[in-house]
Amino acid sequence: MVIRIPRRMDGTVITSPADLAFADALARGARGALTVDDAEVLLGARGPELERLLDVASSVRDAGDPARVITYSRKVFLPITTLCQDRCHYCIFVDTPAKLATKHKPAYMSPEQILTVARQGAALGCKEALFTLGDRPEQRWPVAREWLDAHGYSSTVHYLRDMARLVLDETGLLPHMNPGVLSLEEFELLRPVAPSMGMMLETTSGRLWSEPGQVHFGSPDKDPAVRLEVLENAGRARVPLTTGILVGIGETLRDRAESLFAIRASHERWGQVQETIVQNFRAKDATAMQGVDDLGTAEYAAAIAVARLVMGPVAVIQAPPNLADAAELEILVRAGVSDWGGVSPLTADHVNPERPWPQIDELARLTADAGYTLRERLTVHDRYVPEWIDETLLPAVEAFGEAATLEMALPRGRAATAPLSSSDGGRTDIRSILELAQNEPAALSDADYAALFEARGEELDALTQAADDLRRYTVGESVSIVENRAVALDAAALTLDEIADIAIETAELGATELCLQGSTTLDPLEIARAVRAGAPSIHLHAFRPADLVAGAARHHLDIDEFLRLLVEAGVDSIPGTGVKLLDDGIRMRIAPTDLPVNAWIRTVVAAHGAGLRSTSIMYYGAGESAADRVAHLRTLREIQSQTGGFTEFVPMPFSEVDLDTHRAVFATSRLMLHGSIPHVQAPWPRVGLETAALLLQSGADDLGGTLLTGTVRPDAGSNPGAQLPWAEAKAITRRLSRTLRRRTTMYGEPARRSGALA
Ligand SMILES: O=c1nc2n(C[C@H](O)[C@H](O)[C@H](O)CO)c3cc(O)ccc3cc-2c(=O)[nH]1
Ligand SMILES: C[C@H]1O[C@@H](n2cnc3c(N)ncnc32)[C@H](O)[C@@H]1O
Ligand code: MET
Ligand code: SF4
Repeated sequence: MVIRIPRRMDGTVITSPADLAFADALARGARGALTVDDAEVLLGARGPELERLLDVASSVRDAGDPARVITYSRKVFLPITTLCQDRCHYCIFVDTPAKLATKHKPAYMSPEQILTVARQGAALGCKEALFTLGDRPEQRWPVAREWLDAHGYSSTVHYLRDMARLVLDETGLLPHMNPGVLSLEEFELLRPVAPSMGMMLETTSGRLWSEPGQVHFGSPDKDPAVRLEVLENAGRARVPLTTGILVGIGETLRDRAESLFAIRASHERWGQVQETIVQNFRAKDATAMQGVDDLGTAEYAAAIAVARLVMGPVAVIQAPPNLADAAELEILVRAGVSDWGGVSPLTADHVNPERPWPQIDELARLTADAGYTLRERLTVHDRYVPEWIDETLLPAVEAFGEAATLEMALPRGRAATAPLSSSDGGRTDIRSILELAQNEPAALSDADYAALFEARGEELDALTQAADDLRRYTVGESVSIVENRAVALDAAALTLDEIADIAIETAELGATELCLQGSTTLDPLEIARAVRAGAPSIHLHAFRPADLVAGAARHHLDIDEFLRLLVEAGVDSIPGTGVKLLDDGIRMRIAPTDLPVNAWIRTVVAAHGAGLRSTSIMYYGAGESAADRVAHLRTLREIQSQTGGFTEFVPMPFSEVDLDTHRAVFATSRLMLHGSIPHVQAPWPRVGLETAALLLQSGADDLGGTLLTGTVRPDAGSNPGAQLPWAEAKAITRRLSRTLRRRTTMYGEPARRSGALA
């Protein structure tokens, strides 16, 4: 690398003392001779100086890997306990026993719950089982101690070891564990069941730990001296360790620099650091840190770049791709990232539940846009295999073969090879059906699901409990909601101008989505263009399959061509409504003007093919049988397996039904759609807020839209007058000890931070 005489962007030579200190620091960084003082200076870089820092970090990174590969691990997240003896002020993962009780949540995930998630992950091509848990909860909470005693375990770490072995034996997934502080003996105990482990050093700041009011005050496992010793223990036990810093929790730039140097020093002694994570703090509601700003992009990029310069060209520097916005990933790559860590196609990031994982192909595209190639890796990095792997574990690691063939490799366990098959029919005992569902919720027979739809009394309680657990361990504890306005096009004769005004007002109110449905004499293409002209960035969720068929006919186009024009005109996704149950007999009886079932299916498949994702629904309480419901859900699963286009499933009552019917429908749907349609929505305008709250405890995880009314043609609302104020939604989720999360139509996080570098 060429070190230039430091000049400003305009070419003038830099001469001020601060400029010179920066230029010197950068020059030492480029040749691997950074001091702690230098690192501190560079961490403060902004504007043109930051640009230069990123350039140097990029070239250091590329020197270590001319092939320009960025890796990730496909994983499932297993939060085996959320009890913890610590109380970090930024953490939303942790529960107290009282909170557990309001959520009806067990102290520890059961072996069946763990296996259910692991098996489904294996079937989706995951190769890592990430066990992330609270630190030694038994030292603080009697409920944890009692649970362990009752199950014959002397400590959480012993339970962790058995569960890791279970997952390994049954699914072939490789355990990576993140249980906090571990002694040398504990590392040795876990070594035969996990090829890699992890613990974030987070920070060496003693002040954050010892001063009342700081984030780590009252958390014994966050004493920097204790944490540094964990890095040493991993080295002594020869365990490949993922560690890193947590940035933006009140530490100074000096602390940040010293933390990185501490990681390097330990790695120089043992060689155990397989990966250094630079994780940005994300403020969480209902924590002491909720008012604190998330880390700015520039400060974050500088931290990554300095980590790259401290750790050197061949080190693996990880930034979690879900903690930045898609538009920011390129800057992180420029800063020297070489790994995206674990990404899950099935489970939420339970530590940052408001931040969904990117789709893996989306991540591949963004990585390619930044000039790098995305490649899958195992939880343990290649350079530690075979030397650092316990010999009893080596066959499991080597079963995946060479890294180059990883995308094709499947875990060797049963789940990956056996397709989800129907179990024997004919069971009527709900308990034994649920026992089976504990293992493979999506693999029951039609007769079993039909029986679940009819469950009542204690059996229904057990069913909703199973659905609630499954919801928790896949999509997590947050309840999502989209800020939107919904307009019924057939309820009010609107002009194109009025539609444009509605779009403008909806965007001004801060909503991210405008939903339009119902038959109309207007041209859908013109409607879409009017919305786009008024509100260029609002998500337009519009036109049911029936409206699409009518629109195509009006233009004498086939459906595919019409959909293409519609996308061009600005439609982003469609409501998968205008159907009750996918059965023509039922349709003829209750909704003869709905599209014939085949036409509905063909149109939805075509829309998904055109890139328009959709919701999916089912009406119940329409005189249908339990078998009719099962058939409907099977059809949705089948469509989903072809297109992947459904974002969510919304069961809707057709008539007044009792609470038990609501609960059974939601809970059975959650089980039956497991691994297919991730989100189940409680339609509060139809069932009321009280029932919606109950359904959120029966498998649902989403509240749909806020349905703002607005002042332009308020009479045109799909449910006039029925808006859900944020505070009210919040009150419901608080009562359930869950958090409310604002989402986009596609279940992403709405943009908040500006991506500016300055
Ligand atoms: O899903 C997550 N994975 C986390 N991981 C897993 C990581 O993304 C990778 O899956 C593993 O490091 C595999 O190498 C961690 C692993 C550690 O060892 C230490 C800390 C973390 C932190 C997270 C996290 O916050 N969320
Ligand atoms: C799993 C890891 O996630 C980190 N962690 C915990 N809470 C947050 C938060 N609010 N934002 C970012 N990272 C967090 C901790 O450092 C832990 O080790
Ligand atoms: N409790 C552990 C730690 O803080 C594991 C991750 S936090 C959910 O290190
Ligand atoms: S961050 Fe880890 S140690 Fe801290 S409270 Fe959360 S679970 Fe416990």
